Amino acid sequence: ADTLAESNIKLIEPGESVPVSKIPDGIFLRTVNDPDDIIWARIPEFRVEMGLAPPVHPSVEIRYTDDYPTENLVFQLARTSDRFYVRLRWMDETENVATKRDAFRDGAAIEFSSGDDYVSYMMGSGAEETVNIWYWHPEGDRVESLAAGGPGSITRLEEQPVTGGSEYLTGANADDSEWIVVMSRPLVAEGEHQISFDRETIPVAFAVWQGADDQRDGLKLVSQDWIIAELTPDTGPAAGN
Ligand code: HEM
Repeated sequence: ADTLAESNIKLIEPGESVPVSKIPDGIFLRTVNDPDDIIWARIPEFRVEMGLAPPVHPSVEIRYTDDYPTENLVFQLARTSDRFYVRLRWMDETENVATKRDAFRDGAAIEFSSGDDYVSYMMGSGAEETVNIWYWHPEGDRVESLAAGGPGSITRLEEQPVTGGSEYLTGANADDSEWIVVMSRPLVAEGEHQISFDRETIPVAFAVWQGADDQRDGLKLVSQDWIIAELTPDTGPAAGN
């Protein structure tokens, strides 16, 4: 059961905007990607409905089921003067940390459009209209920074500026258990295809892999279409104040 579906966390529909909260200067997380820091209690949570991605690739099609239930992903977006943060949490009855021949790990990712919301949220629209994806792996909280220009083109970038942290919380019942994942990056990052935060809005999308259900590569849960993250400028009070 996905108890988040009944929570009163605001449900964000495809195309809607959400603010990126500014963490005031002088407030620091205990450790950089602490999933349990008290700061998170002060940053608004949003909820998005996740459904199985359409089987656009034959390797996905043979493993696809059209009756997989939707799930809820809770997300928070924040920044300090010099770092961008995303915190994700979702219900997961099983903690799957490693991929073996016949077992798959859990995973989560955030995707950013390098352009506007005309870039396909299905992982980009070609070499000129790419997406940057931050892909968290449970082993060692490794986060890969990837670029894609359409399914099948996913590429690991040379520079790897994104770091992560996570916690698996075991509930009283198995279906109360959840993953909490934080990923972050300096606002300014070197290298091609690393998303620029020097803009007012950035389309974002999310993905979750449930390893216990053999989800991997293109077989995963995704949010539907872009959500627009709104960054507020760093300097000075608003005009008129
Ligand atoms: C409905 C939309 C989507 C479709 C149809 C789709 C399809 C696919 C396919 C076919 C693959 C395997 C082939 C390849 O390597 O490119 C793949 C891999 C991948 N996708 Fe997507 N995708 C979608 C949305 C997303 C979103 C929103 C994200 C991130 C938030 C994402 C992140 C990834 C990652 C990280 C991989 C590599 C996984 C791995 O190798 O373990 N995708 N996707």
